[in-house]
Amino acid sequence: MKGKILDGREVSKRIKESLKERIEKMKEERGITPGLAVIITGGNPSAISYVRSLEKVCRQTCVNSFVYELPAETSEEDLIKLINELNIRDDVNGILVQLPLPKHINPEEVAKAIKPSKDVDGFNPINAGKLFRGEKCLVPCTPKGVMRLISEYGIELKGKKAAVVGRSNIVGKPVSQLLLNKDATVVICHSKTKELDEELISCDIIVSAAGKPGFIKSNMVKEGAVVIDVGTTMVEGKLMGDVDFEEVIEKASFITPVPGGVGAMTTAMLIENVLEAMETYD
Ligand SMILES: NC(=O)C1=CN([C@@H]2O[C@H](COP(=O)(O)OP(=O)(O)OC[C@H]3O[C@@H](n4cnc5c(N)ncnc54)[C@H](OP(=O)(O)O)[C@@H]3O)[C@@H](O)[C@H]2O)C=CC1
Ligand SMILES: Nc1nc(=O)c2c([nH]1)NC[C@@H]1CN(c3ccc(C(=O)N[C@@H](CCC(=O)O)C(=O)O)cc3)C=[N+]21
Repeated sequence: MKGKILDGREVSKRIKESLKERIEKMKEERGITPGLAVIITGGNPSAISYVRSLEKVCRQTCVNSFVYELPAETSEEDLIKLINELNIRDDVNGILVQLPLPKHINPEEVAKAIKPSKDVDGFNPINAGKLFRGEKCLVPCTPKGVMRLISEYGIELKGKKAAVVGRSNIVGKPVSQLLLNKDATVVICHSKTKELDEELISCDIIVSAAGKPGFIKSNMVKEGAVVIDVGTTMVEGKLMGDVDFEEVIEKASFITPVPGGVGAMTTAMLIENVLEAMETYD
């Protein structure tokens, strides 16, 4: 089977157009413009690529963006001080802190500092807890983008067996929870998983978020499986996914490319979350 491409770029283009219309209307009728603050500490290449993408998307959708590029040496205290300032600013509706954080900064303390109603990447334990319990909340952008892409292509999840590779708080765990909410049977795999190949080959859906370029090979994929590649690792200036695309497309029924797959959805979901934060939680 030669798989069909899940075209994140195309789907996100449609979503962004409709978000732009909503934002323009908001400006006309209420004289307000959404604002997003993004904080990046240090020079992680994949995070830099994300910041560049989302500056562009903010321009496309008429959202004000405030980017704070802080040095890797920034103290936890200074970072939290900045977050506290942003928490009370009226022109900032969403706050995104880019991961990974430098080693001396505790991500849990940072997550707790973000005001839940401005927490557009669902990072705060209040939002994470609500997601876990199936309550309405701000859902992390990448997992939300994965789910939207799956639903846009009419892919049924009920009763399907899904594997998630990775268990981070920002991708692996929330995407597993969202798949479970859609009645999939979910296996969460990580670096200590024994026989990863055996787990994956039995699955109808694979979502990989390990950050290991090219490590999902066709011998790990069941004929006709849906393969979603979240990985974005910069290798020699090129963005690489976790999946060996050329090999795996021959077996999958659907597959996401990198770039042009999940990453493109993530930025669209971020703008959607800024609007949601603005309209629902303030
Ligand atoms: N497209 C997008 O929009 C986004 C892309 N990303 C990308 O997704 C990737 C993952 O991000 P993130 O979740 O933050 O990363 P983390 O580094 O926090 O998590 C990686 C996870 O992968 C697991 N893992 C690592 N190696 C293996 C292996 N060989 N076999 C099985 N599991 C493994 C780790 O297991 P363990 O827990 O045991 O260490 C860990 O749970 C990165 O490439 C990142 O850049 C991230 C966010 C958004
Ligand atoms: N709190 C937090 N949340 C994140 O979601 C998060 C993060 N930290 N840290 C870094 C990673 C990486 N990430 C990307 C998202 C979109 C693109 C993206 O838009 N990529 C485009 C192409 C970009 C290009 O071609 O340069 C695409 O895939 O089509 C890339 C990378 C989000 N991350």
